[in-house]
Amino acid sequence: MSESNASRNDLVLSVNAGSSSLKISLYQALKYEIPSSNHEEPVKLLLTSSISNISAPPAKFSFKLLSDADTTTTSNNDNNKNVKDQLIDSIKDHASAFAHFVHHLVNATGINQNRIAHICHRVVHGGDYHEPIVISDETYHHIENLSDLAPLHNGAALAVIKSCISDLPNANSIAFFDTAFHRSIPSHIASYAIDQTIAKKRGLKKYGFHGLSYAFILRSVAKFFQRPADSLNLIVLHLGSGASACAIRDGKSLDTSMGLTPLNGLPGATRSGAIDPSLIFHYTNKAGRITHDPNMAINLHVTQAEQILNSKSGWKSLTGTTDFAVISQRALEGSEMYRTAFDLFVDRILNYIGSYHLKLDAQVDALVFSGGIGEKSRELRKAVGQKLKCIGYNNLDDEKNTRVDDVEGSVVEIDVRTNNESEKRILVCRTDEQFEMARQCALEDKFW
Ligand SMILES: Nc1ncnc2c1ncn2[C@@H]1O[C@H](COP(=O)(O)OP(=O)(O)O)[C@@H](O)[C@H]1O
Ligand SMILES: CC(=O)OP(=O)(O)O
Ligand SMILES: [Mg+2]
Repeated sequence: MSESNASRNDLVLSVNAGSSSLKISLYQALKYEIPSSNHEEPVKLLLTSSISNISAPPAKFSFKLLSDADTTTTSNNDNNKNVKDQLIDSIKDHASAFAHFVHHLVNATGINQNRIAHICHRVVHGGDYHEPIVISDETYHHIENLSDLAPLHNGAALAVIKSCISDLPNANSIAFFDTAFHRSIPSHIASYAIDQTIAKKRGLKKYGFHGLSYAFILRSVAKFFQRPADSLNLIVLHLGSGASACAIRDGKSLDTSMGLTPLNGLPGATRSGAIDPSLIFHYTNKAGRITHDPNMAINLHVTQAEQILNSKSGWKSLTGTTDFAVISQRALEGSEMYRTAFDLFVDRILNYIGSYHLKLDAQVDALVFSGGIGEKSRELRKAVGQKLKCIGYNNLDDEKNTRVDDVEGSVVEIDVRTNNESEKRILVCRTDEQFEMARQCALEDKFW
């Protein structure tokens, strides 16, 4: 590390608190590099780390320092720095996961934590906050007040923000919101058909999530097509522990499948996705029946229903595992239970592709798969891809679909090109919410 870098606060740490994982990347902001125009992007990746299975311990810790990272290290032995899937019993929640990361960062790499200028936090629900915002007492409480609308996420992000304020006091914590990308959704699409006085008073509308991911994907696909982002119409599937779909028109979110909370829409690892709302009242036979005496209802806890639908449903409830790789493998082997779960997911995904295709007047440039399942499950992509031909998408190319992992870059095309002007492409995008935050942070002069 050069002397000038050592004394500079030029590092940006990006922290992504997902429902059951913590993904962290460290970047060097290239603002002070001269000439800065030599760099295609304003940040350079130094390391990535992830802690998964936080809600189903033992948690798995991974840490990868990039070989060209310009750092001073305490050890020449890469084995001490780089860790793959190490089981860590002491990690019980997002705060202890973050503490484990910081300990490893300082002890194994020797990176001076005082060099971190900014910590970017992915905050899933921002309500009506549309811009990234520096954490203060006021913004912290705003996010806290929204925690009930993102029960698996906002609390986890706040726990990490709290650790950063106490353990890394020299760094600025900045919140980046998943909801911000969807502020363009027109009001007739974002509104629910309920009493509008109550809806306005309580902010009951579609907010939409995974927005940092959609922003990254939109920019990456624009670069791939060498077209301006605001000329693109896309249907994007972000399929991870939480799964959602988004219709993008002229580079802006037109509609998305999650709603007031990240529970609606597609099913996920432990989430039911969309259900008939009345199902809640029929889940237990202790609930009264509206056609009998409604006052007979006993032990009917709506909060308990919310917890069941968020944490005890989805793949976990259908198959016992949250790992979609296991589900697709067992489905292929012929197990009926796994086959039902797999087919159910394909069915729900098609609901959104069909309706978004119409909403975009069939003027779609590409369908994009992303998120852990979208990026890794060739079986899921194949099953969905086979249904698209009838609405004018190119054929899925089996060879390209199988070899996605062998191709470098953010975007991989998996269809058979026809060179027809009106062809609709099928793409895979390796989304990166951490990069999206670090990039926005580096480009925003007010933060520096
Ligand atoms: N090889 C694979 N095939 C199918 N699904 C996979 C594979 N690898 C990972 N996944 C799925 O990806 C999910 C994680 O996706 P990811 O987007 O990283 O989730 P999140 O950020 O929401 O925690 C896992 O729960 C797993 O089901
Ligand atoms: C919004 C959401 O569901 O996020 P994740 O998929 O990271 O849990
Ligand atoms: Mg995620």
